[in-house]
Amino acid sequence: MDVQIEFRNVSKRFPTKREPNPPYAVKDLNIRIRAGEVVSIVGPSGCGKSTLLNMGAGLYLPSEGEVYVAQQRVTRPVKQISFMLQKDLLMPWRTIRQNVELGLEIDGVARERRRAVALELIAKCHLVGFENHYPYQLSGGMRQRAALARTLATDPQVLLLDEPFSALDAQTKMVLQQDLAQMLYDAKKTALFITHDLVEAIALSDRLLVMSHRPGTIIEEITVPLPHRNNPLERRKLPEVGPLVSRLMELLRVGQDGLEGH
Ligand SMILES: Nc1ncnc2c1ncn2[C@@H]1O[C@H](COP(=O)(O)OP(=O)(O)OP(=O)(O)O)[C@@H](O)[C@H]1O
Repeated sequence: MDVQIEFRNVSKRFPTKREPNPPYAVKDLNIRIRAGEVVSIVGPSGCGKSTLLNMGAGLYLPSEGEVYVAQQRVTRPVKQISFMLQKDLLMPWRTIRQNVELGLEIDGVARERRRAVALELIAKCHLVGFENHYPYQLSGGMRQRAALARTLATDPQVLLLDEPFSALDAQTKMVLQQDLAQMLYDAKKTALFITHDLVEAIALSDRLLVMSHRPGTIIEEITVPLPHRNNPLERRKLPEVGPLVSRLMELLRVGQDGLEGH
């Protein structure tokens, strides 16, 4: 098995001067994600999903255990991993093309090449005609498309996606999911995806990891036994989706613990 992302016995807590031994935010995470796999993490609010992803990106160091990407231990942000967040973080003073080129510019890629890569991704992300617009001139969905193009521009092996579509309306979200799923599939990227939207998790993923309340740990792993990973619009329509949502709701105790933690 070609493991691309691995968490080995990872725990994390956030000590402060006043509280040097606080409770763990996440505990005993053991995760193995194969090259080309898309895995979603679902769990109650505050269970440590973002903490997990930040450790994958090398932005947080585990308190215990190790994270590996492509068999290399992750101790700081590295080039083969790209991160995409709910906020698009586009630079307002740069055009869409210049925003997409940012990572390549930092890597010292020549101007012509940068431009060619950016324009190809802008086309794939359906933003042709908006290359020279500024972020404020675009809708929320278009801005997230631009953020996706920027995330893909450096051709990372691994994408870490922290609720990238949660601020979008339901229909825009479905269209962007479709584009993302096709791009991940065509380019055989490995992705770890955080979402609160259970249908989104099922529609996009090969596998689901369910986390518990704090300290967050993986309580269940579910392989999504459905076709159309590259076509979430079709997958959503399958009759098996409903029972999978019910199973996740049960595991997450949605509606059983009052509103706390949801
Ligand atoms: N930099 C930090 N310093 C201190 N505590 C932190 C830090 N980052 C996260 N935490 C704590 O870790 C716990 C998990 O937070 P995290 O944001 O990872 O959860 P989450 O599952 O992503 O939440 P949500 O679903 O609401 O976005 C929380 O109790 C949070 O306060």
